[in-house]
Amino acid sequence: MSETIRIAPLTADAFAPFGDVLDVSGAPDKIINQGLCGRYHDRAVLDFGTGRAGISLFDAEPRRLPLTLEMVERHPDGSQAFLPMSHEPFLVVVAPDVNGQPGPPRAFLTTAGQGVNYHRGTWHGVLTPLHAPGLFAVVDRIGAGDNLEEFWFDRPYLIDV
Ligand SMILES: NC(=O)N[C@@H](O)C(=O)O
Ligand code: NI
Repeated sequence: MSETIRIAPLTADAFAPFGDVLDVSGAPDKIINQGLCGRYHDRAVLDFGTGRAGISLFDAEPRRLPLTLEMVERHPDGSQAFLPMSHEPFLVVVAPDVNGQPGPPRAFLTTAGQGVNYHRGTWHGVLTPLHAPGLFAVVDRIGAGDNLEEFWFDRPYLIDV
């Protein structure tokens, strides 16, 4: 019998151990462009180690809930940010590291327009849109090596509302 992980709303506080929430909540840090634009300045901890920053586009298939979570992964050499290019919420799954393996996963639902930046080495589920288009800009490390560690659960979890 799989354990069910319940999806919670994404908040910056709850996500802080895993990464940064990118959104335009609250007042902007700067007003620019002759007063016509709010700049939410420098809102993520980016880390690319010995590599460099790259921007890629992901076109991902939407998933249905309940989701079977068979694995999580992490990028030991760099952070990874997912910035939606649609106005649809998506599913974010992370897990704490416990002696080099993922602990109990946590699932969050973004609000429309929110993005996330996984800090370097954070265990996370792969990109999981819940609505089409699953179109995202991804800022992560370009460099030598796989920069990928996968962990497959003996007993997959179910993720649901
Ligand atoms: N593999 C890849 O580029 N994407 C994953 O890292 C992911 O988190 O979706
Ligand atoms: Ni990843």
